[in-house]
Amino acid sequence: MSLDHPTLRVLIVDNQDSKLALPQRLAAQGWQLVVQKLDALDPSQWPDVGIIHIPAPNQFDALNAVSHQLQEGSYIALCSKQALACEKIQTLIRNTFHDYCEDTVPTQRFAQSLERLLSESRPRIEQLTTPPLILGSSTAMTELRHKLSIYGRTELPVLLQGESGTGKECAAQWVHQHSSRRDQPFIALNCAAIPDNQFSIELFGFEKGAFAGASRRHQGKIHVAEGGTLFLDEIGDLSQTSQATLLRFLESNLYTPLGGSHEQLSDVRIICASNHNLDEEVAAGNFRLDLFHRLNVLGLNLPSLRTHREDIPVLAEHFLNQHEPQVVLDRSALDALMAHDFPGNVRELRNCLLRAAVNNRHGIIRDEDLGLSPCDQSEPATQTLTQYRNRQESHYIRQCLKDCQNNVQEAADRLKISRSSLYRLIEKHHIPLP
Ligand SMILES: Nc1ncnc2c1ncn2[C@@H]1O[C@H](COP(=O)(O)OP(=O)(O)OP(=O)(O)O)[C@@H](O)[C@H]1O
Repeated sequence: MSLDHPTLRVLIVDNQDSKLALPQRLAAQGWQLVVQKLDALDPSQWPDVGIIHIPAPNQFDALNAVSHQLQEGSYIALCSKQALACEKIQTLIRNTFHDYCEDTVPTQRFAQSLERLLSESRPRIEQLTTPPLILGSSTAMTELRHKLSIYGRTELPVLLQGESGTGKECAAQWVHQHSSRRDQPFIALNCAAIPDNQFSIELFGFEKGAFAGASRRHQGKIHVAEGGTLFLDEIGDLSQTSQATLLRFLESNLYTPLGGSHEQLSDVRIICASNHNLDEEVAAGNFRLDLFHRLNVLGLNLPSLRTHREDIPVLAEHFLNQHEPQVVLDRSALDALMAHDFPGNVRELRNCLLRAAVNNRHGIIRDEDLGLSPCDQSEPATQTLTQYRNRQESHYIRQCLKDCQNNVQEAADRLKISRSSLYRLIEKHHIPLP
């Protein structure tokens, strides 16, 4: 199994000198660990996710005492059989933990649970520890890297625009990694995935007791990103109310968690991205002009892949090496890739190759293995660009849903968009779901 985030730091709370030797075994798999004892916890050192060992029912009081400090849903309980049989511990696990394992299961199972925890963390929280890759030797990519590195040296807000899959999130990570904040958190928040009434809670957090059901304090993304970079993805999908909330915060850098009594001053750098054209959204009255100006201090448009096709071979080689190193492309496949328009850009290229590689039995990918629609290469150009892109988008989403047996969540994960965005696209293209 490949771990997508092998260098992410994981807290291990283990109150015994564990016979499980869990830390050593996970460290051997590439996880970076912070090991602490339950009776000597130092929350200032905590990463976003963790495993807490509950070796016996008598750990309940100690665990209960610290449970309010745990970020909801970010921990896995590793329990003995006796601990799991205890009703109070069961309730605590249900209310506080993301998952649990018996402490007799093999290390691989923990790693799987950890991986699930990371991929399901809501919304995505990523503490970067490896530099992002922006490959390509075309003039467009060379200039992009150059500009992003310069932007990294400033503290100004950056607005990244471009079609889906062009690498906006990679670009944001690049800016962060080239800034003085590189050792601080990079926190990504997908604005399209947040219901309108949740936006200020996601940004600012809430105090214990702020509303019915707020049984513990929840830190907002601004707090979690303190000292680092907050990446607001799909900013064009924010409602008018959420736009006003964001603008108010940007004007003062002050915020108050819901139910809190004190304003807090934040130190985060904001990078935003949108795959809608925000100029058009402003003109159409959907996006506030004042917010647009505040975000668009350093603006950059990421080029679509069809405008730098010369990078396709190197990108293709990279994705195959990374995921299926034993599989190669033959000439016909490379020609087909070079002729394809990639409305889903680099993401589409990567997914198309991985799909072809996984389904491949001979170690060689040919053009017919790529599943690119044949009309791409020979049709006379009679459509508008928008019609053409829409057709490609529709085709690709249908293909992806088919590959995922119509499992919308799985397809959204593959496409790297939120479930709600995928449902919107399904509706837009009238794609029938069983
Ligand atoms: N120049 C590049 N070199 C290597 N990988 C790239 C490049 N551009 C994009 N990618 C890869 O393509 C995928 C999509 O990139 P990313 O998520 O940054 O796109 P995006 O523009 O933010 O998409 P969306 O608008 O849908 O959120 C990622 O796996 C990313 O690593």
